[in-house]
Amino acid sequence: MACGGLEDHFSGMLEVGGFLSTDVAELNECESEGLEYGSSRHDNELYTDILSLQVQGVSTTAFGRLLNMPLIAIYNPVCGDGNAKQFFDQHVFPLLLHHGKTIDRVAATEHAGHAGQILIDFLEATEGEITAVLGSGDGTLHEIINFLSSASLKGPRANAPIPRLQIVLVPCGTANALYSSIFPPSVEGDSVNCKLKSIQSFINSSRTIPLTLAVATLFSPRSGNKRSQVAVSSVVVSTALHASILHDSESLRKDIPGIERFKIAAQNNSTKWYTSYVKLLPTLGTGRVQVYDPANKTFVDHPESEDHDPIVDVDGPFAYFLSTVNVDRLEPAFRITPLARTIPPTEASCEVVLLRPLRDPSVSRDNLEARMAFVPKLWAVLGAAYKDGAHINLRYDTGGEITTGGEGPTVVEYIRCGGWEWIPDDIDADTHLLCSDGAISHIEKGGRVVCSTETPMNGAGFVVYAQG
Ligand SMILES: Nc1ncnc2c1ncn2[C@@H]1O[C@H](COP(=O)(O)OP(=O)(O)OP(=O)(O)O)[C@@H](O)[C@H]1O
Repeated sequence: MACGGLEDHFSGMLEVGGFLSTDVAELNECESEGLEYGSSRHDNELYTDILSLQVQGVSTTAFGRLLNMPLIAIYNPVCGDGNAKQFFDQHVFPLLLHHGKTIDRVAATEHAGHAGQILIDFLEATEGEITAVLGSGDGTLHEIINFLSSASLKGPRANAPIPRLQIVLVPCGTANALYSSIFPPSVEGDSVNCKLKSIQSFINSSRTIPLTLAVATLFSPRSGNKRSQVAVSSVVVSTALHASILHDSESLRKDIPGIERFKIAAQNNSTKWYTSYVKLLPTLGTGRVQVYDPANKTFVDHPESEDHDPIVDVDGPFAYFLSTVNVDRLEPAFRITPLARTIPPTEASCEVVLLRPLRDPSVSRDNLEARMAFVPKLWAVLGAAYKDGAHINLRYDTGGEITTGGEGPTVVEYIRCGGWEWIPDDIDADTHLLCSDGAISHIEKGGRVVCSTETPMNGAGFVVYAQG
């Protein structure tokens, strides 16, 4: 082991409140002086010690624990194929230990919604920012973000804002959209190491990226007196087909734990069109809604987003309506919003993919025959998304056939904007489903959803370890 005898040297250290002290006396002295451990003169002494170790050519990894922030490991034992515990025991814990990372608390979630409470309890028992190694899929992360976004702390941290949470993702879920967007799958590397890339970044103190949050507010009809409901997402907010798929696939989870269940649910919903009215909202920085122009492979201002009126009105029906933040894919190979990676946004914004069948030159009205005829085109679009996001360049020819060239209308509209509003038609029940990172909400009859994006900065929000 690189750090050799150093491991033994520090084995007698004391763990207190997530910080490691060289001995009890030092901590007591620190407290009696009213100093915060890890600050003021103690920092200088620690750095001096570390520097002298570096001069001696000794790895400082173990000593680095002295400066580390509190570390918790949480895994969801039932996510994905149910192997999170085994993966942590066999790979995650040994790797962290090998690199001198001390885990202050290990917790397995015991029920849905538990992960957020585990983190709140840990925050209340520690100081400063914390790091969480999270073994789950996107759903557990979603629960954490929503729980922490509305929680308040007790104890010494009472009345203090929830500090920024540093997250080390370990992809143990079914789709792992966020992880596979940050660490796209590669042909090289065995599957174990592919799942440990965020851990490696954490060990190497590599780059972290702040998560943009999509805040979807579900409004009741104006006549009602109910409070609006809020869902915060870090991956996807959708309606139409994607929301129907997620809604239906949950009932298939037990029998089909893998991503096959999404394909079956997609088949079952393939002839549905969703009648709704949409407003696309500009980003703060550009003041405009932008649309992807495949001819020039760039974003341009949407022709209907103008200085005096930047909001774009869009009529349905929609076959597909999906927006993402932070990700270019929803499964390792399903690159539904590829431009999030190839033309990264420079400010808080969402990537929206619209499929409106009435753009097809061969479709003039919405009836069952037209819906049946459109199904192969829907599959062509979703199939192209699995081919490295090729759907964004598809066009219709004059007869409505889908082509990869020409100058006809684009099959999908790929939008970059600050947010959107979805106002479903009252009589269309399927149009009232909203998916937020896989969690399904129901929009009330007469209600609507407004989705906006923000990237919390300055010590707030959520950051994830990414490639260096
Ligand atoms: N101990 C538990 N028992 C039952 N359900 C749990 C438990 N812990 C967490 N959950 C629930 O498991 C659900 C699925 O978890 P998660 O979304 O992380 O994995 P996944 O669905 O397999 O992956 P992905 O979201 O990437 O497709 C979450 O919605 C969470 O509420």
